[in-house]
Amino acid sequence: MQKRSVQRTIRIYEERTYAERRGEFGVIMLAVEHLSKTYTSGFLIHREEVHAVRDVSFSIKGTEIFGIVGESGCGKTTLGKMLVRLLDPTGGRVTIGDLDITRLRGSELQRYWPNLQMIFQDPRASLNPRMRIGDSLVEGLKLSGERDLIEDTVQEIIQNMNIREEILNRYPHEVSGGEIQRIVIARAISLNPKLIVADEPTSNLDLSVQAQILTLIKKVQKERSIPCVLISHDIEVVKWMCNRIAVMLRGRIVEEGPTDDVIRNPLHPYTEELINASSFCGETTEYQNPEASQPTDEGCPYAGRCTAARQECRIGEVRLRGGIHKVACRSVSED
Ligand SMILES: Nc1ncnc2c1ncn2[C@@H]1O[C@H](COP(=O)(O)OP(=O)(O)OP(=O)(O)O)[C@@H](O)[C@H]1O
Repeated sequence: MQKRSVQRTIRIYEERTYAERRGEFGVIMLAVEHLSKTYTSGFLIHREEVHAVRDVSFSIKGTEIFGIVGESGCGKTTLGKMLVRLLDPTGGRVTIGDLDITRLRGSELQRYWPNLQMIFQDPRASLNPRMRIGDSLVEGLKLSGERDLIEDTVQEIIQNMNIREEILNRYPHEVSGGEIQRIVIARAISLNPKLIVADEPTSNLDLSVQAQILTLIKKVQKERSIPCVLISHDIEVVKWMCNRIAVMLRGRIVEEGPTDDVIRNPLHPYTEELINASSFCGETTEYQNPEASQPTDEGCPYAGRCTAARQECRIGEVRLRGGIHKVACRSVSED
């Protein structure tokens, strides 16, 4: 099975690289190279280090929504926050267009920030509870010096995003979660960002509203060709939304590729487990295997319970390899 799937992957790779050479897939907008984050807490003998993200690399074109999936605690949010510079990485870099944003400091970073928008799981926490929704919506535009454009931009956005005009005069506690998430997305889009990171944007919403919000994100991403990273534990959500996905386990990407390929034909045993758990648990249940959360520094993060693991899976670094569909697993043959 694995040999056949690798051959199929190579065929897809050859076809797509040909298409890419013809420029059908747009230019790379976001490049993430060897990104890492270690949290340090305590001091002296009580010093504790958590390697939340380890050596993560991927790139995205403007036409893409790139999904990051994995169980709770695998490092998704930490990765997302580094992409928008809400956290400084311990190592590696993030480039948008030609600009290495990990090098931006002080006022340079302040000026660039409107280009990096993050949509969080809890939309209410993103808005000032004492500010009317309409004022929150235009706040970013005012700060970014686009005062002349405010009226037109707001009108265009509320029409385009089906936002009821009357809610602009209300406070966040006076509208529904779905309406607030629309406002948060509208505010992000109004700044014409170069990157959107959406971190579980619908997990606090009802199922029917979830679909509306995801459709909205897909629509604005497509219309404006903004590269988008969608973080989710829900395989069904990423399946519907994303062109490509990366599967994270204990801070590392263990598999990456076109969404359909990865979901229909997972190469890493952890991806397979995640997909099976998702179909077993249903769409909205967050999968977490407690054993998978144990820290490990050496070898494959899945080696502890992988039935195909060999001695060499427990040592050294297991790197992602392959063409368009990549996997970090020593048990998948290379031919
Ligand atoms: N400020 C911090 N200090 C120390 N450790 C942290 C900090 N923030 C996160 N961590 C740890 O880093 C790891 C990754 O956390 P992160 O929130 O990025 O995971 P996640 O995949 O987004 O989880 P969830 O889906 O539950 O939000 C976890 O072990 C977490 O406990």
